[in-house]
Amino acid sequence: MTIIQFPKDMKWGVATASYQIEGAANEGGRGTSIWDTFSKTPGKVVNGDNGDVACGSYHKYEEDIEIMDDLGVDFYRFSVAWPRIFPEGTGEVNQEGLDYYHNLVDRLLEKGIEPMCTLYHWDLPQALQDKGGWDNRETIEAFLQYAELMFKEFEGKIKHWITFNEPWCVSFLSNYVGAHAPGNNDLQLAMNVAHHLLVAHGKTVIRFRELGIKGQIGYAPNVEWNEPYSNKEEDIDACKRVNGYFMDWFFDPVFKGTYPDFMVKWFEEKGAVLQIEEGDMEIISQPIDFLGINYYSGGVGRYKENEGLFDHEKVDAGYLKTDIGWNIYPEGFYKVLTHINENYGNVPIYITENGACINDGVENGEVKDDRRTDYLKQHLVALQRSIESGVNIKGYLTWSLLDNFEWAEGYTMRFGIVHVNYRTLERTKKDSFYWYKQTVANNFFEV
Ligand SMILES: N=NNCCOCCOc1ccc(-c2cn(C[C@@H]3NC[C@@H](O)[C@H]3O)nn2)cc1
Repeated sequence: MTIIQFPKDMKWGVATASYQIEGAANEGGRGTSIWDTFSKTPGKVVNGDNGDVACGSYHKYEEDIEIMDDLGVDFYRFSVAWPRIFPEGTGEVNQEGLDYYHNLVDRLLEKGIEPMCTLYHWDLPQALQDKGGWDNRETIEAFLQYAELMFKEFEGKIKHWITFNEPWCVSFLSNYVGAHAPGNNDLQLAMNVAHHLLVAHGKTVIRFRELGIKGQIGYAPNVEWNEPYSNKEEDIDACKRVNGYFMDWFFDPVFKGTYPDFMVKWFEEKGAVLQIEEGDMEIISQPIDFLGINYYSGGVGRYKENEGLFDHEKVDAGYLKTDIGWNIYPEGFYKVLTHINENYGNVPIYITENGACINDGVENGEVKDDRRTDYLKQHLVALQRSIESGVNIKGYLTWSLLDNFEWAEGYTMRFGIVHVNYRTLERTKKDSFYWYKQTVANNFFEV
């Protein structure tokens, strides 16, 4: 038996996002988001699922906070729906939207739970998309206006701010792969979006400092680890390109003030050219207080000529998979965290998302999701190894508190430690919830 012990100041939490849990899509003065539009476009989301009701958390947030109180967590990471604050993206402020988030935050603080607020978790106001969305640099200014309002409104209540969740998903997944909203398939457009997100991030950090807001600010890229199948140069280079796509492209500009040259050249050969304006890189590379890391999976890959965007193919190396088909690959978690530490410095890191899609249902009032508990154990071992290796880990927030709307997969894929019956909205704490509760209380667990 091994005891996996975490540092005494380790923080623990859970994470969710507005469009995935709130519902009440047409209540409280909320405007339309691109995910309302995308999810109601035939063929985009499994079963035609959408966020109209979701987990009903807009009305059930007090119950959700009672569950978090029972869990004993330090942090609750949630996101604000921009269309609840500015229904048209800019212009008139919706007071009902602000009131909702004040009620949420006040209740969290009453329970001694720190709010960690993500300003952008993908639900762009449709009115801004109609004017070009993130391809239009004017959206940067609109975001800055939204962020500044939120900073001033919640000054003293929210002390941990995240500008953008998973800029890779917002840019490449949503505008090149096309799997997420708004569903474009244009590499140049995706590159423009990625750059504008980073400029918006940098401008927001600058404004946060200028306003003298008490607290910390960062962003939350998603990462995966692609390990070369062999030590052949071609396999190593192919995996370097894919890791560069998910990581370096979004880390180098913030931490080094430049885009990774090997990726710039690769994208140019694919017909996508960076469109950088004077001062952009200095804006993007504003120092941040913490880095959020979202890790789910990784695996082994190798060179394959003309395969995909990077002459790379994933190799099925026989790893066990979660129910969404992703490898269970805790080694990749350790590799990516030590890679970040070695390449970008000892920046404070919160794991802002890590969890497993395990679709076990309720039987006799229980959910026996042992595979999720096993996933969490294996990844928390990898996390503790990275702490032992000098990575500056400040906290771990599992994705997710609740089963919720998993984007293009709709409600078919369940990531929660609490089961949600989408017909009745009944919550059922899973076995993994009780394991995580014990781990949070002890700050250690046994393998
Ligand atoms: N060219 N690229 N590869 C080919 C791409 O295939 C198409 C599908 O790709 C992906 C890639 C990544 C994801 C994903 C989902 N989550 C989970 C959420 N994280 C934020 C929170 O909201 C969670 O719900 N994290 N990542 C989905 C689909």
